[in-house]
Amino acid sequence: MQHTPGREDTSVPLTGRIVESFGRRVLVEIAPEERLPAELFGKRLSCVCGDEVTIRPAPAGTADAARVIAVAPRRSRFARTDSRGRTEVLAANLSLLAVVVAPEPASDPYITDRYLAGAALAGIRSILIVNKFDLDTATAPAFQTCIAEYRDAGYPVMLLSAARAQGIEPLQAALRGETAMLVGQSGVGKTTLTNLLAPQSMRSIRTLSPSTGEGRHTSVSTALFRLPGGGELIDSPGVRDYAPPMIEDAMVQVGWPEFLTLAPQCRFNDCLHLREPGCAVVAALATGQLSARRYDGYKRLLNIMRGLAPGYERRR
Ligand SMILES: Nc1nc2c(ncn2[C@@H]2O[C@H](COP(=O)(O)OP(=O)(O)OP(=O)(O)O)[C@@H](O)[C@H]2O)c(=O)[nH]1
Ligand SMILES: [Zn+2]
Repeated sequence: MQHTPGREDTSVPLTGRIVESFGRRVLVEIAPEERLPAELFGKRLSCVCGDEVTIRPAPAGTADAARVIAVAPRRSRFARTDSRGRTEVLAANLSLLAVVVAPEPASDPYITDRYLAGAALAGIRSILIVNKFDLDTATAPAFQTCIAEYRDAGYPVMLLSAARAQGIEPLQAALRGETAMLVGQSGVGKTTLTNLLAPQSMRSIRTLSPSTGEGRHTSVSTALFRLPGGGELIDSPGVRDYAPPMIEDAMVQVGWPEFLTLAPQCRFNDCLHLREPGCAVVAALATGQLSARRYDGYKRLLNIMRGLAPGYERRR
């Protein structure tokens, strides 16, 4: 789009909140119930859902869109590593990450591990939402064991059924006053849950969720909704995989709170809990105090991070 300084300088900048982002097109909330479509101004500017921004409205009588001209410093930044190994910010200013899993379609616990780790590394608290508790498959022992392991690790776990609106109150209480994002694999019920918690979200979800070939609705954008009880909820599209941005080996355990409580008892204070002698984590694994599946998730993330590190192959 062409930049015409003279015209723009006459319009008064406004501050607002990004409530929906779709590539370089965004929706900015400038007042309660007042949302303005806008485009990012300049190639270097980037913003995501949850960002606080300054916009310049389009001059009256033109077909131009409003432009985002500045982004405020972020209190938190939740990001992922994309398929090319680059960091992509998914949402800004989150205080809580809610990872949604369900018995069907079966959630991959290794992805859940990485979401929880990604939140911890970004300084964001997290909870696990187990949706579709109404299904018979929710009582399968393997599924129950997997969920119990997260509770044992120290994560708050909430069992509910979005479709039947059952078990919602504890989640509503947990979301009060927070800026929370729902993440999880496609089909676990994030949109159903968003519609239940933020009833006014219905319309925009429908317009931005075109039917796929299979005739199913899949959210394609990340969007922020106000909760009636106070608080904000961000619904994000389902994903096939998730990995946090690259970090050093020693940081990976930040995503495993159950390891962090034992780490001070390891012989070496830089223990990575692999083959070091006197490792308290490995000892707790041997007695069954820690989950072997969670430990496997830790080693997998360590390997993913090593794969992302520049020059890793050469260093070995
Ligand atoms: N049985 C049962 N089905 C549910 C529940 N919650 C959601 N569903 C169903 O699960 C399917 C997927 O729900 P969505 O809310 O679209 O899932 P999503 O996580 O938003 O999916 P994406 O948009 O692809 O990321 C729909 O057919 C829902 O009706 C639940 O609590 N119980
Ligand atoms: Zn150790």
